Amino acid sequence: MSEVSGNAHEHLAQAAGDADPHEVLTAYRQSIDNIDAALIHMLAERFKITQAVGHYKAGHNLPPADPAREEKQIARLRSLASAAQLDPEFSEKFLRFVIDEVIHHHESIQAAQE
Ligand SMILES: O=C(O)C(=O)C[C@]1(C(=O)O)C=C[C@@H](O)C=C1
Repeated sequence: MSEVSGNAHEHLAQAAGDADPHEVLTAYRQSIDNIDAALIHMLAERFKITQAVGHYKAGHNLPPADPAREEKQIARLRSLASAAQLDPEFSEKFLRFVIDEVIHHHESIQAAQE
């Protein structure tokens, strides 16, 4: 399919009988694709920052994990999730998953320095 789109093309496609039979679903999916792209970009930025944190911690002999900080982050995100009608349990699991990956990265940075 060419990148040519817009009204003229759409009208011709419909007239030819090859219109998308599920254009509502297609529109939902376009939005999902945009949101997934935003999530990836946000995660990429988060991991760039945590990489800098990992180097800082390694350079200052700080432990990779900070459980007190994590407790505050989880409480805050659970509260934000509830207010946004998102499952707080899911939000905590998601943050835990991300933070655990960050801790592994921090450990690798420290190990490489030893
Ligand atoms: O804030 C820190 O100290 C970090 O290393 C970042 C981070 C995070 O990903 O948010 C990761 C590990 C720590 O246990 C707490 C938080």
